[in-house]
Amino acid sequence: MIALSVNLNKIALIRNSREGNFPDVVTHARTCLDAGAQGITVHPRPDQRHIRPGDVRELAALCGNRHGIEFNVEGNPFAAHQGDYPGLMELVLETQPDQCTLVPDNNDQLTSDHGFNLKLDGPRLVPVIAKLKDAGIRVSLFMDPDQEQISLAKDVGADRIELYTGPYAEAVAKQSPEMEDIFNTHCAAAEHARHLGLGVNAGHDLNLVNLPRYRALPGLQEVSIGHALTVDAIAMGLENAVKAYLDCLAGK
Ligand SMILES: CC(=O)[C@@H](O)[C@H](O)COP(=O)(O)O
Ligand SMILES: NCC(=O)COP(=O)(O)O
Repeated sequence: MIALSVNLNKIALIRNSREGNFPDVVTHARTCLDAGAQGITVHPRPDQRHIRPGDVRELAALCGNRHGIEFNVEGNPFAAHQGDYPGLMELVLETQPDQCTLVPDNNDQLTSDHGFNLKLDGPRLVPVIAKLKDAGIRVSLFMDPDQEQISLAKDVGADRIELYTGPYAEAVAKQSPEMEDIFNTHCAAAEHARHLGLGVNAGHDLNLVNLPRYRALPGLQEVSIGHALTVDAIAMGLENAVKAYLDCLAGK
């Protein structure tokens, strides 16, 4: 089974466009879990454009009270502090999610657009990963489908990788002939990760059109999906959208 972790960034983004708490992120998380999602993902950014530290605390409490539900917090452990954002490490060590996905985003990025270069970042990630694992938190690294880099992910102590699927999604959207080559590169990267004993997650711009192919990725354990699922929820309703993604992942 491929687990669906629903990313709630975009619900928080709408909430933040007004004062107050509408829509309520925790209520939407509950709807996703009641509809069968196996996890919740958030990617708090230092500018707090969507998910805020308080959301992470409340969602940790919600997921912690649900048996078998995974809470996944994503972010850059080295991002410069902004305002009252406590930093990814402080927030994660306080809230104890099941999984922390480390992502090499700059503060000014519109969204995530590349995996780690571990030749550069590997040495400073080693103590960060060790600290998270000592706290009982599974560590996943956001990675491009590059086998040499994935070997380094194993060396620095990661438990899993999350393959960055943006270029694959873009190729599918453009109906580009490169789509199959990109998918095959992801398959080889996933096989390599599995051979090294790393778990395999994937995410970024996955949707109901590109998932039917991607779900065949060898050993795929989890996808985190936010943007497209939230857009689909506008038309279908959130419960139906979650069920549609679960069906898609199950090949129905
Ligand atoms: C790591 C990744 O692919 C995406 O995380 C992500 O969480 C999207 O972030 P935004 O919602 O801020 O674009
Ligand atoms: N880790 C990827 C993620 O959480 C969701 O990204 P997106 O579906 O919003 O692109």
